[in-house]
Amino acid sequence: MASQLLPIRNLGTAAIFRASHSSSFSRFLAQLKLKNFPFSSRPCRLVHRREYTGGQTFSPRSARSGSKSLIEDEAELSDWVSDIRKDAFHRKLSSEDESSARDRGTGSKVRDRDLLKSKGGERNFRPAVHGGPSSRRIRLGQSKRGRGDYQFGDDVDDDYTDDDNDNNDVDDDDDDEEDSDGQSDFGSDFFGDKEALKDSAAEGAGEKGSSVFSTDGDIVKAISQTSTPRSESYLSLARFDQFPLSPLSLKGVKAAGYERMTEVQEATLPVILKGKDVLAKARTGTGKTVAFLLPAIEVVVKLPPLDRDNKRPPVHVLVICPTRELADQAAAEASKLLKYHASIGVQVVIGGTRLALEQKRMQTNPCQILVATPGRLRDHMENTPGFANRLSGVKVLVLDEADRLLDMGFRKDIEKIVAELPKQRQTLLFSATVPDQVRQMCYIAMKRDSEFISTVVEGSEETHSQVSQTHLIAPLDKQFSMLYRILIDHIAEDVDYKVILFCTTAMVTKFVADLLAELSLNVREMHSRKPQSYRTRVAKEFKESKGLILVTSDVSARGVDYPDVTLVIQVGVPADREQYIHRLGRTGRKGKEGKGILLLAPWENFFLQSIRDLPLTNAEVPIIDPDTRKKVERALAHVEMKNKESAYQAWLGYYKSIANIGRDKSKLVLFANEFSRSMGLDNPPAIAMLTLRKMGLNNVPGLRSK
Ligand SMILES: Nc1ncnc2c1ncn2[C@@H]1O[C@H](COP(=O)(O)OP(=O)(O)OP(=O)(O)O)[C@@H](O)[C@H]1O
Repeated sequence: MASQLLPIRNLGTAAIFRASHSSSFSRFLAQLKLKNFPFSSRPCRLVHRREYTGGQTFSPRSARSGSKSLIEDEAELSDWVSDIRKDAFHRKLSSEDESSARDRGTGSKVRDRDLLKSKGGERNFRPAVHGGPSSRRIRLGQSKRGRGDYQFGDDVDDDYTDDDNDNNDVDDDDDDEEDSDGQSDFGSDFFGDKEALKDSAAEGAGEKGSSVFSTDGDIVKAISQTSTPRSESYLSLARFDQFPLSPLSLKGVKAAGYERMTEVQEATLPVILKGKDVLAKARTGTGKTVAFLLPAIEVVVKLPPLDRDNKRPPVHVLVICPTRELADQAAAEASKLLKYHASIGVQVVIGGTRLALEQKRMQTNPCQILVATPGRLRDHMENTPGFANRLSGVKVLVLDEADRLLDMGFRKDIEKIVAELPKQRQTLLFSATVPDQVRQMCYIAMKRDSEFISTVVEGSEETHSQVSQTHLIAPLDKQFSMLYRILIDHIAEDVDYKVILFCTTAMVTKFVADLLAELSLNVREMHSRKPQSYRTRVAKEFKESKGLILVTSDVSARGVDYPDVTLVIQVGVPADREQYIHRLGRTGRKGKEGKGILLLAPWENFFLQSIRDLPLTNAEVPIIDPDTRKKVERALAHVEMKNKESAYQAWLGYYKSIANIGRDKSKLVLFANEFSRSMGLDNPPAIAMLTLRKMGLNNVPGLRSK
């Protein structure tokens, strides 16, 4: 019984037992997969906290040698992290956690509540028990070599700068910050705690909504006893007004229409308000933006107001986002929350707009909160007088879509930016996905006692259960007809349809959008080759409308909050598992239902292995009648030749970067020519010799050069 209710605690107990009886602790750690942290491997709802306060001394090799490679550091870091874990586990589990594991072993709600009481009185819940009903929290001790000691290196290759995965064309934008994909140079419900909180709130907190939070102490809050309707399960029981937020922020929150918090907001707010560095993971569309903006605004509120005579006032909060749309969206969310904070300003700096305009705007309307994409931010750091100085006032750094920003494509930019920021700051990293390798990088940018907070319990799916996921395997020559059929069927099913169709590259996106427009579907296209003004307009239109299909590259994969998307289709293998999850996350937001279809060629089905833990089923195979086939063929014939040529070249570049496909060049070319035929081109388009050389595909039989 107890083990069913408290798997993590029991794992902790097991850890102590086995640790103290094993001659090889590190082997034991490996068995427990401590690289992934020792959480239950099955879904459960509970709050978990591990403290890693190991006072390890991590020899700052980089401090001795100056600039060095991050890759080199990863190996060093991984040794260090496992050392910390070993030590921290040994010490912590054999003290605090061991006893609490035993105490909680009864699984009794009353017992849990008693435990809470003993830790701070009935109202005084420790953050450890707070973190949201299904969140878990780890405090990560860092070595003596903290954030500030780290020397960022230049050895990471990030030549590839195209989020759309097209690698052969030169983007005409001055800023490619969102255009990288890092692929290559191309191209039991644990009601114990929750109930205890509710009960205690009822007993102790008295009136609903009264805040008992103090950032100084360990008191967190009282939970009101509203029931959670199922359709709003993304919301927690907590309300914003139960937290010590400034009255103007609370007014802003209310005006934005938010009353109850989402789980990630509830879990992170008290920790961030305490000034801790936080790495937070929560599913897509669950309100992470507000989760980092609100406490960041509170930091600004507590600082002295801007000196009006200062022409270059400090930026206090710097939010970095991987795409322009996302930066715009975060700034818009900040503006909503700042509605009543007349003295706090927010501005956005993104590529695709004139640098001079942004410079002027920042001068005439100084802001304390700046939202930026990495490339443009660096541009300002290098070319805007006094800008670097303004950044010396940064108190809070936020990396939205942190794993993306710390991934190869952006890492170098982020390293350079972070190196210019004050070491005394709070760092917040948020994402729906945090792969292990990236998680280790995150710690480097954060302080010693940072916390990892996840509302996605280990062993549970990273995607939403209310989104049905299917896959369809079909040869390329059938895919466009199938795609058309799927769309037609979906439109017939739902007049309020709103579809996002992801393609592998910008040029393939363009081609598919052209094709679907030829088929008289109501499509819009979105990718990095479109001017920013167009992108902004289409994003707005798609946000506000229904009955539309957005054909897009990965510029729309992360973060963008289009409400009520009914279907997400992904054609071709996604860049990685994370990208699949983020793309799918454009539907099923805020607890809504949605559908996802992944359309792959037979030779792409290796990808299914990387998402085997997600609940994908076989999609119903659409029936392609001769009329549909003919219609699609006719439409294909109308698509401009140059668009097909560009799509072919981009396709080749993208798949060259997918290891499973690109490593066998002759197969790659066979598949590319299959793609060419699927576009109606029996004779594959010729590619410039220089481009072929750049792709490492010169002299490969089956390719035509010009
Ligand atoms: N407390 C709240 N109550 C109701 N709606 C909320 C609340 N907080 C945020 N939202 C809304 O939820 C939606 C999703 O939020 P947001 O875009 O921040 O999600 P996210 O977790 O960052 O998603 P992604 O992982 O895709 O970036 C937005 O429309 C936002 O306005």
